[in-house]
Amino acid sequence: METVRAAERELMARLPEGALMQRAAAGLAAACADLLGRVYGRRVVLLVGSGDNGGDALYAGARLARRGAGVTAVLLAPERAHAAGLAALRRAGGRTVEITATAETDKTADTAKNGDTAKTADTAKNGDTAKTAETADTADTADTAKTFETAEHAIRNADLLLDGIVGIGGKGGLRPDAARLAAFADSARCAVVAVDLPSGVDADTGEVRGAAVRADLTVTFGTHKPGLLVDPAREYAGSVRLVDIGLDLPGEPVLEALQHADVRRLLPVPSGESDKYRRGVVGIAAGSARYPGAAVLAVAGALRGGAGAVRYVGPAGDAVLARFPETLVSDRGPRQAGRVQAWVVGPGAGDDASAVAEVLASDVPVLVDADGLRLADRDAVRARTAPTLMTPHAGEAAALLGVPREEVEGARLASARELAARYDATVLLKGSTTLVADPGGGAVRVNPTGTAWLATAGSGDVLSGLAGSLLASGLGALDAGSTAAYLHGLAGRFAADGAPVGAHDVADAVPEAWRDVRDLAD
Ligand SMILES: NC(=O)C1=CN([C@@H]2O[C@H](COP(=O)(O)OP(=O)(O)OC[C@H]3O[C@@H](n4cnc5c(N)ncnc54)[C@H](OP(=O)(O)O)[C@@H]3O)[C@@H](O)[C@H]2O)[C@@H](O)CC1
Ligand SMILES: [K+]
Repeated sequence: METVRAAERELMARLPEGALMQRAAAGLAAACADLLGRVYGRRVVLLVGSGDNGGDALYAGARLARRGAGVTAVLLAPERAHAAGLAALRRAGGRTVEITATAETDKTADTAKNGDTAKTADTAKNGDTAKTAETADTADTADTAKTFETAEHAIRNADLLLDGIVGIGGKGGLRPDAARLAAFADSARCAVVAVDLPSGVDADTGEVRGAAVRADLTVTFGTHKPGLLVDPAREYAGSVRLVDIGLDLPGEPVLEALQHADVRRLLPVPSGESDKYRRGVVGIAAGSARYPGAAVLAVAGALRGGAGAVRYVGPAGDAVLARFPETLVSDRGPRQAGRVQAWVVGPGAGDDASAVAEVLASDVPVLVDADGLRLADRDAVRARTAPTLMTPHAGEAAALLGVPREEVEGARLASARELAARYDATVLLKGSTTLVADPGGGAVRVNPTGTAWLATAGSGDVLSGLAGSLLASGLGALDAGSTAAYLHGLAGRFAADGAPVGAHDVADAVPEAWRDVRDLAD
């Protein structure tokens, strides 16, 4: 987030003080108003931390209060809350609940309650004759419990909750008081809007360490924070709305997502001169006596990926031919199977290490998937001169990195990058947000078309065939992987259309995805 901060500093130097925050707050308030439909008479609760993220929430709250909403700000550190924002909220008629051990609680509206709380605290403290540090602590704890209770009550009755606990200035997991408010937010029945990003998620990496706010909508300022696009953070963010505050961000992005127009540009389209060899032949070394289906599905994907022909090598030739008679089936090993422009090795391969080794020794691009990942020798991958694309899911990536699966799931971006560096290969990490990372660094591609319906057996085999086919038709590993993931995700959506589907349905829908990409951009 240093680039965002630097851009903010640069812009702030040129603008009147507070202008950026006003832009942010105006966008935030507008998004809240959209969500509420009618603002007048609605109850809005702000969770306000001690930084500028809380300031955004306070100013947006003031705007909503001026339009007739009843706004309550829960101040996590009252003495450090954004002073001007707080003043604006109070001027607009908003009230506050202060989370603090000793101070009085509600400042304005709930005067009766205020008095009660103050009295309770006084009695607890004064009535104690032998007042020790411990008893004072107990009184403080009782007081804090009371203010948390008031906050929880307000949250329970809210129509909208804004999370301004921390933004890009957050460090590490949420501290206990903040975590407690995040838990209240979790049990809120109303919509939760995160300010800039859900408190508790890492803006740079998408990692979530401990408690974090789960939002229905995140209103983010200036730029999409990379972490918001990657799981697990993505799940916490809900839908994401970007408010332009005029930041001019320099340098390369950390993450990028292909759009229809990009994919259209990348798709190989045959010209008048093309024949099947010029369009590329993709070799599929996959399947085993035990798993012939993986071979059939990889071929199904490969036939829809733009290569001119698909050559199959392995023990499932009969099953492949029965389903796809256009396949060139060879009963020799990969080395003697005839020329291909790219190989896919591994889906359903069982323990056939020799096919993996032969394919890795070739001088054409290679995609390694599934069993092939386990069987591939790291030094052999690193020694390759042609591109290598590895396509693990989280469990396979964890095994290759020697860490528990949860570690990969919690740090997907870092895991994809680390694996790419270790193998000196492009890595496509499958999952609800599929990532594609090149070994040399640069922006990681995040796939925007994924759908949970794709989490079905054999779906990865189709993706491998598709990506291998794109490799054979001349795309680089990063482009082939991200284009395949894009088409595969779209195909999954078309095939599923709200109902469960099998992997073969996804393969069958790839041409529709392809046409959708080409037509829409035309
Ligand atoms: N700059 C601009 O022009 C613009 C910035 N904008 C907004 O500012 C936000 C960034 O503001 P920021 O830099 O003040 O940091 P912020 O996210 O509020 O957090 C810092 C506070 O949180 C605390 N804290 C830290 N970690 C914590 C934890 N784990 N658990 C609990 N608390 C924790 C930390 O406490 P401390 O460490 O100081 O004790 C400190 O007080 C940005 O996201 C956007 O919303 C927009 O208005 C657009 C214009
Ligand atoms: K936040």
